[in-house]
Amino acid sequence: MVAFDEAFRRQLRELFVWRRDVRRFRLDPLPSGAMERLIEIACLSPSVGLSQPWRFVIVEDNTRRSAVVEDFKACNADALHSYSGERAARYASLKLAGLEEAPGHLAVFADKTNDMGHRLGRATMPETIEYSVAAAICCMWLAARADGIGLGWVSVLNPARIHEVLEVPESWKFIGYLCVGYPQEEFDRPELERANWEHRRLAKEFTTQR
Ligand SMILES: Cc1cc2c(cc1C)N(C[C@H](O)[C@H](O)[C@H](O)COP(=O)(O)O)c1[nH]c(=O)[nH]c(=O)c1N2
Repeated sequence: MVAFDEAFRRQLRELFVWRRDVRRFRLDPLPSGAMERLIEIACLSPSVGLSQPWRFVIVEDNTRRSAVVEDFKACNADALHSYSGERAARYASLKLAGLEEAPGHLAVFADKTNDMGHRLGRATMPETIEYSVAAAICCMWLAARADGIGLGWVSVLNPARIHEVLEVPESWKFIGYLCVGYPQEEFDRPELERANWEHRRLAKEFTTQR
């Protein structure tokens, strides 16, 4: 049996507070094996029926990386057009990906045809496959921060284009594209909060009783 003491719990809470979505990376490379170690942690995550539906693609090829950057630019320009006035100006000033600087690129998919788990838990809720992969990304996010590594989740992308660029099976659903590297700075507040886009609210605002 492993027991966790008060000091550990305090530190764990600090880890939650200091985990950030990182878009501003230093250029130094990740140590050898760092990405693989994060993927190992992700594989310890909960998954519906123990289906482990996550599929990880470490993107190293520069042509593919550049294609992802181009797709992000196109999607981000489209997103900007959906805003107007002061909100548009504010959106334009946000940095929403560190794709060009991050030494590590990791695309994450959910394999919807995966037979592991023998469909347990997903007959009425097939979307639990995608939830499982999102849960794995969150575990990896925290583990990365504990190692001083920053992770940035990029979703301003066209999933069909990502499939094309990475040549992955049709049955894989795109869940997220992660930039991985060392953050330029550490913060205890989200970048979107510091940029005055949105602010974190208290748990009681999301909680009701029945
Ligand atoms: C599913 C999903 C998708 C995205 C994100 C997150 C998640 C969970 N986030 C990061 C998001 O903006 C960030 O988590 C919040 O602003 C809170 O900040 P911290 O993560 O606490 O730093 C994110 N950030 C960004 O700059 N570009 C993006 O495309 C996305 N996409």
